[in-house]
Amino acid sequence: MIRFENVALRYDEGEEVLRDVNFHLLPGSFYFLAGPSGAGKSTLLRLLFMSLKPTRGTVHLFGKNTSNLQPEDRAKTRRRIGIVFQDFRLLDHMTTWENISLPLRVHGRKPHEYRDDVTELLKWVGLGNRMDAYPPVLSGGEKQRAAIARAVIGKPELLLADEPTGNVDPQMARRLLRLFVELNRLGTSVIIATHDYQLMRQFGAPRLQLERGTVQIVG
Ligand SMILES: Nc1ncnc2c1ncn2[C@@H]1O[C@H](COP(=O)(O)OP(=O)(O)OP(=O)(O)O)[C@@H](O)[C@H]1O
Repeated sequence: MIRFENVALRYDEGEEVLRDVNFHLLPGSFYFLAGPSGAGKSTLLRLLFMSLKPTRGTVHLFGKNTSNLQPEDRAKTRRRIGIVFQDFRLLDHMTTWENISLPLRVHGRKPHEYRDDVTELLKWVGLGNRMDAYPPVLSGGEKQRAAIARAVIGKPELLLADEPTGNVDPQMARRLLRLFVELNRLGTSVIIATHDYQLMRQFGAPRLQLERGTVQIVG
């Protein structure tokens, strides 16, 4: 499913942020991605989402070397991934409801097929009264919940989330984590970058621990 082989990454002329990263994740796995601020968690997620290419080594995703994918295949592969960016990246000219339904539209689904699912999910993440609001008027926590809903609505094969609970209270964080656990139960592989060791302990999943540029699997 995911295989990192001797991966290194440097930005421009800087030092290597990641080096000698080697790990292999099976389909259906659930991992936290942990490490101090600046350790390279977002960088590792960017490699998986193919917004960066490794400086050395190879990243294999769904059985393919991501560095060799042509733009069209890269776009197709990305459609198999749900992602929650740290800065949310909602489309400001679309309502919350439209933002969340976008992945389904991209997959060619018709509104009557997904209308109820989108509404139900929005209610579940506490945005039932914000469905017609545009992202610029949402609070940080509301944007984060909308970004999570957009990432999970299409039941992707792989879910990547960068600090998905950083802007919500602990109770909502647990509720959102339960959403990821449920998605995982239905077959999605999940990787969640977080600083929140309490949440990691509560959910007890193994973690990819980033330290000094390299990854250890813990637990
Ligand atoms: N676009 C970039 N250009 C140059 N350096 C970058 C860039 N993005 C990140 N870095 C550097 O790479 C290192 C790893 O950053 P990254 O954002 O991956 O860490 P992180 O573990 O996600 O941090 P945080 O927990 O604070 O979000 C940091 O030293 C950062 O300054």
